[in-house]
Order: sequence, then structure tokens, then C-alpha cells
Amino acid sequence: MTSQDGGGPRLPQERRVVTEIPGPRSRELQERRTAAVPPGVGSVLPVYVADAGGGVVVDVDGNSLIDFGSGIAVTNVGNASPRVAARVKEQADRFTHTCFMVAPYESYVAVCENLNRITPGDHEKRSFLVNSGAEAVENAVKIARYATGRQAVVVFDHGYHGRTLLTMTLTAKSMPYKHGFGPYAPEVYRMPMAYPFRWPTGPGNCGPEAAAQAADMISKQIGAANVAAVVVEPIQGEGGFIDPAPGFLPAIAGFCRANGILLVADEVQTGFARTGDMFACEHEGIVPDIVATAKGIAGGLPLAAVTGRAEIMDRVHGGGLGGTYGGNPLACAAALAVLEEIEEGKLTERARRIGEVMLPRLRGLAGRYPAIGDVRGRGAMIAIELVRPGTKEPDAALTAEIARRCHARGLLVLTAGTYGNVLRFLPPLVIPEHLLNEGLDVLEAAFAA
Ligand SMILES: Cc1ncc(COP(=O)(O)O)c(CNCCCC(=O)O)c1O
Repeated sequence: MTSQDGGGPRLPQERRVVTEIPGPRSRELQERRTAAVPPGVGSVLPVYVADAGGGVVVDVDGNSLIDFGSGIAVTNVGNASPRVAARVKEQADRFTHTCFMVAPYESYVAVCENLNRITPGDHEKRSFLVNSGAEAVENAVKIARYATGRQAVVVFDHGYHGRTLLTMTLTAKSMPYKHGFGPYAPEVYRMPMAYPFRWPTGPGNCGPEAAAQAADMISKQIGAANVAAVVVEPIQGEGGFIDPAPGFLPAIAGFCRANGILLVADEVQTGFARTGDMFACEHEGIVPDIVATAKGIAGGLPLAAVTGRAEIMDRVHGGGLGGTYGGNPLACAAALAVLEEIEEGKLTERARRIGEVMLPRLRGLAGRYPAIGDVRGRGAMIAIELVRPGTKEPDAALTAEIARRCHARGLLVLTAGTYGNVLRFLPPLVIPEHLLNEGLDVLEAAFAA
């Protein structure tokens, strides 16, 4: 029974604001947090959660907020999805951990079989499981370097890949992700991203021009024969929901193929039906050599994966890959339930429907507010970029203010972007449509305030 057919969320799917946000209990907890947790760990909204499900998050003061964040693209099937929760409880009653490298268990293998089946490409694949997106990207690069005997790694401007030393190095934005944490990992090179809204000659030529620039820079500055991998998000997440101009990714993939470079797709934020396909690579028929996945994979349980061509993944010597918790049995139980929810609930179609509802309304809003310079995205991965009207100058202050107004009105939204001027919308794919529209009403009210 999926969340859509009677196995629905326990909670009333409503926006309910009964105190100021954050309320008194959240403020008490925030004082405790300040005394216990370093300020380096930020929180979008210091509202402490008591419950969540479907399209809402309920705080400790009884406020029910519309969730346009999904815990940063994680609870695609809904928070505490009944099927996921039941499977995790059942697993927890049997065994919670053995370490797959010590004593393996079937659910780990089943998750890998499913990943090998659903990721792009009908070639033979292998998967292995880790705990976070950064760990998945780290291992994808390790495997690519091992399999090619090369060291250089190419990434793109505005990219985000994690906070570990290597993935922090792969990430573009200095503050807050990299500043003060150097020296960074060696042999990482950054190319321009086909960012249609900001491409100098306009969106029309952006894809082919950006791909040609990257190919030229790789060949001149690095030497294509020295490049182990190109690591790219099919839609850039933290960098601002930048959907690369049409033709860019196919051209980059072709350049990789022609030069023995492995294409690593970082589908951590775009995967598991988020963009209207199971994986965003499918949109332009991209078949990567290795895919890093996480976030939506297990409904909130910490799980990530590296899935790649068998002939690449099998190169690594025995014992060369591992980690204590990778593929934890609770997370694997959750992941199997999540995939059932996605496939039985046809959540890729629901993601497309979310885009069909959001994009026209946001374009209408942009017609009334010239500070909305761009409306973009696919499926349930949608964003607006805010600028000084009539210019492309980022307006981070307005972005933060609109987000604040949304939070105060009971809508949880996230910001993003290299310039901090993107409002991004990541609702759970199971959000009821009335709540999706009410969330857009709140956003419109925030602009009108
Ligand atoms: C494309 C892409 N690759 C890799 C990662 C990293 O995944 P982890 O599970 O956070 O390590 C992400 C994580 N994005 C959210 C970061 C939140 C924060 O730390 O501020 C991503 O989006």
C-alpha cells in the first residue's frame, strides 16, 4: 500500500500557524542547542520538529508547516512514510548492524541489484553502499582513478559535491563550504558551467559553447589523457538549481568517451524521481560510467551508493572499498521500501505533475515581480533566481527576506546559489496538490508583503 492509496500520512495535511515561528518551545530548545552545538552547524529555520508526514512538518509548538524542502531532497516518498517506517521497525527488531564486510545480509545485495537495474544504461553494473553523498562521490573518484590509472578530476563552476576534503575541493563555492579548511586535495580542475541565465552570449548558444570551452580548457590545461573523471550534477543543486543548457551534457559525455575519461554523474540531489525521471541523466539520454546516489534513496535513513560499469568497479583489489556502516541494514530496509513506493506510486509522474503546477504559477509571479530574474527546473526540483530588477545582479538580501516571510507564514523553503539569490522548491513527491498550491499562495503573499 503506497502513501497515495490509503496508506497516507497520519497527519492532517494542512498549514497551521498557532504561534509565532519559531514558537516558545522551539526558542527554549534553541537556547539549549546554543550551549551544546557549535554555530558552525547552521539551521535554515530554528524550528524544532515533533512530527512530519506527507507534505507537512509539525513543530514542538503545534505549528504545521508546508514542507518545500524534504530535508534537502531526501524525503521524496514523504517523511515517516508508513511503508518505510514499518520495514525499518521490523528490521530493527531482528538485527541493526553486523558490518557487511564482516557478515553480509541479503538486503544489501537486493539494494545493489535494484540500483544496477534502475540506473541509466543496460550494461552490466556493480554497486556498493556507503553512508553519505560525499562518501559516494569520494569513492566514485577513487574508483575512477584506480580504473584509469589517471589522477586529474574535472568539475564545474557552481558545482557541489560534499564537505570532505576531496568533495569540498570538488565543490565550487568558498563560503561556507571551503573557507579556512585548506589546503585542498590536488589534481582537481574547474570548468565553466553551461548556466543559461548567466551565459555571456545568451541561453541560445550556451550548451555547445560551454562544452567547447570545457573541451578546449581540458585539452590545453590538463591534457585529456591525464583526466580520470569528469564529475557533474545533471542539475546543479546547492549551486542554484542550474539546469545545464540543452546539448551540454551530451557534448561533455561525448568528449569523455572520445578521451577515455569516465563520466561520473552526481545524482545525490537529483535522483530517485525528484526531477520527473528516476534519474536526471535520463532527460538527455546520458549514460554515465559511474553514478553517485544518496538523499532520496532511503527516505531519510543514511544511505548512499556508487553504481558503475562492472568492468570498472571490478578493477579494484579485494578490500579496497569499504567502511563500517556502509549499507546499514535499517537503511537497506528503508531503501527497498522507498523504491517500492516510487515504482508502485508512479512518483516520477507525480514529480512531473508538481512541475506542471509550479512552473506556470512561478512564471506568472515573475511577470508581476521583475526581481524574479529566472524560473527554472524540472519535475519537483524547481527554483527562482532573484536579481535587482532589470539586471542580472544577484539579490541575496531579498532572497533571504522572502524566505523569512515564508517561514513566518508556515512555509518551509530553502535558499541556494553561488550568490545566495536562489529560492529552491523541493516538496515531497507525495505532497497533496492542495498543499502545493497553498504553498505557492504563501510564496506569492511573501512577495506582496
Ligand atoms: C549534488 C550533491 N552531491 C553531494 C552532496 C553531499 O551529500 P551529503 O550526504 O551531504 O554528504 C550533496 C548534498 N547537498 C546538501 C548539502 C547540505 C550541507 O551540507 O550544507 C549534493 O547535493
